[in-house]
Amino acid sequence: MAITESLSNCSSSDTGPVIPTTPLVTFLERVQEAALKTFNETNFDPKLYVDLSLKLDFSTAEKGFDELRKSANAYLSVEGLKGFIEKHFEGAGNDMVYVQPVDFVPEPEGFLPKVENPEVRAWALEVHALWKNLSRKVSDEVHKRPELHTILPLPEQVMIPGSRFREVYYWDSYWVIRGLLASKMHETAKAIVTNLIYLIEEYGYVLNGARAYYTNRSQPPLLSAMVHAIYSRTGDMQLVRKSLPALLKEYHFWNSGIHKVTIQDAQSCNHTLNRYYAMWNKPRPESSTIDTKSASNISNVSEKQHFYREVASSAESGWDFSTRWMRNPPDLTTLATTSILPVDLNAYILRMELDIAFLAKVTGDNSTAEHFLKASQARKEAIKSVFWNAEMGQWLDYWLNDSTCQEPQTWEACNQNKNVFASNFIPLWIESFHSDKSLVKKVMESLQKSGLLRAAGIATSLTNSGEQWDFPNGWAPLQHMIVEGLGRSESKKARSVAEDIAVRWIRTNYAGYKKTGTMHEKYDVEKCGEFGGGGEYVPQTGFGWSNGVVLAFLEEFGWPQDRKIGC
Ligand SMILES: OC[C@H]1O[C@H](O[C@H]2O[C@H](CO)[C@@H](O)[C@H](O)[C@H]2O)[C@H](O)[C@@H](O)[C@@H]1O
Repeated sequence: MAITESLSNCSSSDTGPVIPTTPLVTFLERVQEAALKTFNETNFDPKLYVDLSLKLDFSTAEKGFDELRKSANAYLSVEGLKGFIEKHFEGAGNDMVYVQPVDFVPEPEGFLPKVENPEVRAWALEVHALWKNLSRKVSDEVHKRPELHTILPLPEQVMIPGSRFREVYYWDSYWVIRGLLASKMHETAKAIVTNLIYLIEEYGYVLNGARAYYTNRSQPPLLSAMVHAIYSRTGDMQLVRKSLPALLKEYHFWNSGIHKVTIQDAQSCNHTLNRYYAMWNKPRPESSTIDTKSASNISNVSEKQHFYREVASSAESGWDFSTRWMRNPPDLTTLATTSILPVDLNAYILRMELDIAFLAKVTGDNSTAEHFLKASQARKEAIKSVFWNAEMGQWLDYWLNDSTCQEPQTWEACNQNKNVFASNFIPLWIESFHSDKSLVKKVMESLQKSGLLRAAGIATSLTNSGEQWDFPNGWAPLQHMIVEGLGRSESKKARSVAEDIAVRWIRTNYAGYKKTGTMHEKYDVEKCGEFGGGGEYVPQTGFGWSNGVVLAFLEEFGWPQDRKIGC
């Protein structure tokens, strides 16, 4: 893998690295395209087709497809294509099989001791029971013949987010683990970490998700936080020892090559920070038909490739998609994620440095601990110099200068993105910041005035763009990190604001569950009990991180007997 060591994306042409995909994925994209044209469905989901497994072998299926196209003179009939798919493929999802989690019991001992209200307790037990629905293991068929599948052969049992997300996702796993810890399912939580370590050993980083089409990018890096959370509950030294080499490898991935950028501040001091940068410049296979359409008005080949890279890099950020990444919102073709130094990514990497320092120290490796402590101090300074905006009381994403390929770039105040996003408050989650009482006061007051705090939680942004990582959607991970940051500070006021947000979030999740019988991937923070929408796929249910955050909030704040739960 050649990852260039420069700001390779300082113009609209594309020169960055590409990790090739498999012939099976490319073939399934062709089937996806044919299905869109032939089935003409309103709710067409392109991902379904790249999740299919082959029944026999690749060349027989490819030959069959070419013959079908030839005989139909390229215009396939609905019956013809349906017949072909039935003949050559297993249904999507057959590559993962249900498995009862080894440590699931209907009511774990010591479960949510602070939840006194019987109605909330009964619901929490139902949410806890959802782990059984989301629990899977990779089927034996995949281990025997991995070349027939796009699912990757993970060694341990997994938790999937749910619905169309039939595979493991990286950052989702952090909140799944937080929920599993509240559910006392420590073994399942460790199995998830083991799978992510496996991905690092195989690919050098944790993939966006455990599918062959996700090998060209990562997602918000939270493995160290997962290990830290499990260790804090279980004291499992074996897990720490096993994780450390993988965490060092992952740290190197984020801190070298295309992900790394140097900025010189107003005092001529150099700071190293990081950005999202996918190693891909074609349509995302899971959304190939959508990306192809979005790029249809871009005629220049290199500009098209550049657009596709920005799309994939936005997916790496976990915020796919948002006005946050657009030069000219809400025009999706102006996505420019690789030209942004994101506040949240750098907060996660600061957390990684602190976690590695902590974990190395508990294993007795003092020199690694020292090294990472130093790195964390440098990053804290960098975050302050580049992102902090004292006037707004927020940390702001930083736009890289496109006009120059020179490094280091010189910091300019006008390059801070002054738009309000929930990510502007994520550094609060990190101890280095929430331990500073006066800083917390300032940031909390800014949050209260920001317009993000709504009846049913924290909005993702203030712009209603129709994209899913924008207003009025609220996402469980964003609620959790901001609430936890405020809640861990020494300020009584901040802790009460944290509890207030958590209560609103729990209420909307509860009301939504009672109304629809399910947990949702995202919620509408304007209306208690309503799920969110927008974006390129229909709203999903299940749902891993939402369940995890509700359980973690209930564990932290409890629910008194006499507090009303409805909206
Ligand atoms: O299929 C489109 C995109 O779907 C994923 O993104 C969304 O779901 C993920 C799983 O819950 C979540 O981690 C991500 O934040 C969501 O935006 C996937 O991660 C994308 O790569 C994919 O293109």
